[in-house]
Amino acid sequence: MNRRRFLATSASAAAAIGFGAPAIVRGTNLNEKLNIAIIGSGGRGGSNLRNVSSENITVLCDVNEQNLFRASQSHPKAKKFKDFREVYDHPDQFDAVVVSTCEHTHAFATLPALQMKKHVYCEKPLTHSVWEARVIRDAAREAGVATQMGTQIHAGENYRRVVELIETGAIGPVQEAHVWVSRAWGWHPSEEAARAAKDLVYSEKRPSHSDEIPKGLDWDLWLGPAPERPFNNIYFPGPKWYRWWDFGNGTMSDLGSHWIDLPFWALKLDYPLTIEAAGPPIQKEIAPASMQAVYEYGQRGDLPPVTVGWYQGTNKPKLWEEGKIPQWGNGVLFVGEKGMLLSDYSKHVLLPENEYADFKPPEPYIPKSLGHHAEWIHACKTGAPTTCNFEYAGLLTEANHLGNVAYRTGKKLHWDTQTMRATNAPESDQYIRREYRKGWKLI
Ligand SMILES: NC(=O)C1=CN([C@@H]2O[C@H](COP(=O)(O)OP(=O)(O)OC[C@H]3O[C@@H](n4cnc5c(N)ncnc54)[C@H](OP(=O)(O)O)[C@@H]3O)[C@@H](O)[C@H]2O)C=CC1
Ligand SMILES: O=C1CO[C@H](CO)[C@@H](O)[C@@H]1O
Repeated sequence: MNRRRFLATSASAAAAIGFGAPAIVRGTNLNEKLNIAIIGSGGRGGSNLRNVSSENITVLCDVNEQNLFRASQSHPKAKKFKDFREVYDHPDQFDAVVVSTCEHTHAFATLPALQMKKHVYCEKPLTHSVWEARVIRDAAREAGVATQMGTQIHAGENYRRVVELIETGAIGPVQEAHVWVSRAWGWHPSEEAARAAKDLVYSEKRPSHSDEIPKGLDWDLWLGPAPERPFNNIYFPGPKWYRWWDFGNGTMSDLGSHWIDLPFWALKLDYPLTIEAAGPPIQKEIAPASMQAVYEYGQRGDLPPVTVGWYQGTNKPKLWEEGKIPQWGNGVLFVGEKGMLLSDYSKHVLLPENEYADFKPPEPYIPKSLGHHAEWIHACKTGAPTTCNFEYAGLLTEANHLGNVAYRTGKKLHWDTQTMRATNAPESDQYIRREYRKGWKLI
C-alpha cells in the first residue's frame, strides 16, 4: 500500500468506525483488554489462540471435546461451546471473534459476528465460495469493525519491500505476473503419483464406508452446511479435508491465499475480467494436485492491464521451465518493461541481477506491521486500519476461488463482477454459490 492509499484506507476505516462502533472502540483504551471468543481451537486455531492470549479469552468453541479441553487448560474461566451458533446466543460475553474452523464453515462462523458488530480475525481463505466472500465483504463494510484474514506473511518485511519496488517503478510498468507453488496435494492419477508428491492421502472417490468417529468429535457439527456423509479418516483432521471440494478448494485457495496476496497488493488487483484454467480431467469430489490458471485484469487507475498466472504442483511458468529465471520451488515473478522481480515469502531479487547490481532500492515507506494478530488487536481497540481487512481479503478470496471455478467449468470465463456471474458460462453458477445442507442457511 502506498502512502496515499494507506491514508485513504485509514480515513475510510475511521469513518466506518464512527458509525455503530462496538463497545471496545468507543473507549479507545489501549490498556483495556478485549474479550475474545475462539471458534476452532485445535490445529491453526491453537496457534491463533496463543497469538491473542494477551487479551481475555472468554469463550472457547470447538466441535471436538479434546481440543476444547486442551484449550481450556490455559483459559479455565472461558465458557465452552461445541456449536458456534450457541456462542452467538451470548453476545455480551465477547467483543471479538477468532475463526479457525475448516474452510466450509468460515462464513457461517463469521457472519453472525459481523452482524453483531464484533471484530473478526478469520483464517484464510476467508470463505468457501465466491458468493460467500461477497456476503462477508459486504457485511464487514456494513459493520465497520476491525477485520483481518489470517495471511500472516502479509505482515512481514519482504512483501513490503517488494510492493515498494513495484510501486516506485524499479522494473517499470508490469503487464505480466506469475505465481507458483510446488505443493501437489489433491487428485493424482495413481497412488504412486500421490506418494511421489508426498501427498497425505490418496483417494479416487468419496468413500462410502464409515471409520470410527474419533472420541469427542461431533461429526454432524463438523459437517455443518456441507453435504452429509459417513465419517472417514480421509477427511480428518486438517489439512486432509483441504482437497475435498465440499470442505475446501485445494491448493489454489489454500496456498493461493498467501502467495497471490503479493501481486494482489503490489499491483492493486481487484476483479479479474477473464479467468481460464487447465489441469487434469475434472474430478467431482477432489481438487487437482497440479493445475494452472490465468487471470486478465483491466486498467486500474494509471496501472496498465495485467495477466496473472497461477501454477501449482508440477505446473510452472514458461520462463521457469526455460531456465530464464532462478528455479525456486515457490515464487512470485513480476515481469516489467525494464526488468523482472522474483520473490518468495522471505527474499526477493531483481533480474537480470547484473543489470541491477548498482540499483538503490527506495527508502522503506510502508510502515512496519505490529504483527498480524497484534495489528488486528490494535485495530479493535483504536479503529486503526488492518492490512488484510475483509474489504481486501474478500477480493483476494473471490479471485482465488474463480481459478477453481474456471477449472471446474472447463471454459475461459468472462466475469461480470456486478452480477457475480460468468456471462458466457451459466453452468459455472453451481461453483460460485452452492446449496447448503438442510438446516443450514447463511442469509
Ligand atoms: N495462516 C496459516 O498459515 C494457516 C492457516 N490455516 C487455516 O486454518 C483453518 C483451519 O485449518 P486446520 O487447523 O488445518 O484445520 P483442522 O481441521 O486441523 O482444525 C480446525 C479446528 O477447528 C475445529 N472445528 C472444525 N469445525 C468446527 C466448527 N464447526 N465449530 C467449531 N470448531 C470447529 C476443529 O476441530 P476438529 O479437530 O475436531 O476437526 C479444529 O480444532 C483453515 O482455514 C486453514 O486454511 C491452517 C494452517 C496454517
Ligand atoms: O501456509 C500454510 C502451510 O500449510 C498449511 C496446510 O498444512 C496451509 O493451510 C497454510 O496456510
